[in-house]
Amino acid sequence: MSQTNTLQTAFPPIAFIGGGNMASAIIGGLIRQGVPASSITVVEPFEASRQALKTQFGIDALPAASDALQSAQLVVWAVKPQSFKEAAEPVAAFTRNALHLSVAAGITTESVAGWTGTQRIVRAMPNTPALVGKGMTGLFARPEVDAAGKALIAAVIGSTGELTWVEQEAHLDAVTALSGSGPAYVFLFLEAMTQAGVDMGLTAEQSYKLAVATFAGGSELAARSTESAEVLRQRVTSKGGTTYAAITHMQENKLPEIFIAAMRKAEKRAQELAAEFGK
Ligand SMILES: NC(=O)C1=CN([C@@H]2O[C@H](COP(=O)(O)OP(=O)(O)OC[C@H]3O[C@@H](n4cnc5c(N)ncnc54)[C@H](OP(=O)(O)O)[C@@H]3O)[C@@H](O)[C@H]2O)C=CC1
Ligand SMILES: O=C(O)[C@@H]1CCC=N1
Repeated sequence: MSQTNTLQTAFPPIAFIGGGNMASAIIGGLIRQGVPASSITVVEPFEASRQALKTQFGIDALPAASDALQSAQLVVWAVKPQSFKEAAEPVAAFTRNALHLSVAAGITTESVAGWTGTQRIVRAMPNTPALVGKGMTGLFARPEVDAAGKALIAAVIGSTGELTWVEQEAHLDAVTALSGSGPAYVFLFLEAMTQAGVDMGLTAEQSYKLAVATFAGGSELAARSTESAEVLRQRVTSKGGTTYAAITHMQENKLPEIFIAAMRKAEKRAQELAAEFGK
C-alpha cells in the first residue's frame, strides 16, 4: 500500500492551533500526501491567514476554539511560544482525549501537559523546507504516547520530509539550534555568497543560481557519500589553490568557532523561551 493510501484511509480528524508558516508547511505536506481537506481544521485568529488557508488548501479555518474541535484526534500546536499558554486555555476543554503535537520552540511537554490537561504529547522541531517536502524534524514523545500515537505523528511529519526521534527532551533544543533555525544559516550564506559573486562582476541572478545549486549539490553529495564532510572538503581543497585560500581565511577568522558559538546561542534561547513562557 502506498504512503498516500495509508494517509487517506487511516487519517483521523486533525486540528491545528495557529495557522501561520509552520502550520501551513505541515498542512501542505498532508494535502500533498492525499489527506482530505475535510479532515483538517485550523484555529487562527487572523482573518487574512484564515482566508489564505481556505483558498490554498480548501480547509476549514475557525477564528476561535469551539466544540468543532471535539472530533479532532490529533491537535497540532503551531503558535509562537509567547502565545501558547493563552491559546491553550480555550482549546483545552475540547481536546483532552486527543493526541497532542507541539512544534513550539523551547516549550516543554511538561508545560503543554499542564495547559492541555493531558499527558499524550509529542514535541517536535520541524523546519521550513517542509514547505517543499524536504523538511527535517526532531521528535520527542512522552512515555504516555503509545506506538500507534507515535506512528500517526510519524505519518503526519513524514509527509513533510525526514524525521528522527530523540530519547531526551532537552536534545530538542539542540535540534532547534541545528535544523530548526538552520535554514536561516543557509540563507545567510546564500546572501553572502551571492553578494560576493556580484562584487566579482556576476549578475545577481547568476550569482544566486550558482550559490543555491552549490548548496543543493554539496548537500546531495554529502547525503549520498560514505565519506565525512571533512574528507569531502579536503577533496575540493587543492594544495595552494583557490579553496585553500578561502578556507584558510575562514579558519584564521574563526568562522567554525563563530558558527558553533552562534548555535549555542540558539540553544540557550530555546531554554530561555521555556523559562519565560512555559509557566
Ligand atoms: N518558522 C520556523 O522556521 C519554525 C517555527 N517553529 C515553531 O512553530 C511555531 C509557529 O511559528 P511560525 O509558524 O513561524 O509562526 P507564525 O507567526 O507564522 O504562526 C503562528 C500563528 O498563530 C496565530 N495565533 C496567535 N495567537 C493564537 C491563538 N490564541 N490561537 C490560535 N492561533 C493563534 C498567529 O496569528 P497572529 O499572526 O494573528 O498572531 C499566527 O498566525 C512557533 O512556536 C515556532 O517556535 C518550529 C520550527 C521552525
Ligand atoms: O526562530 C525560531 O524561534 C523558530 C524556531 C526554529 C526556527 N524558527
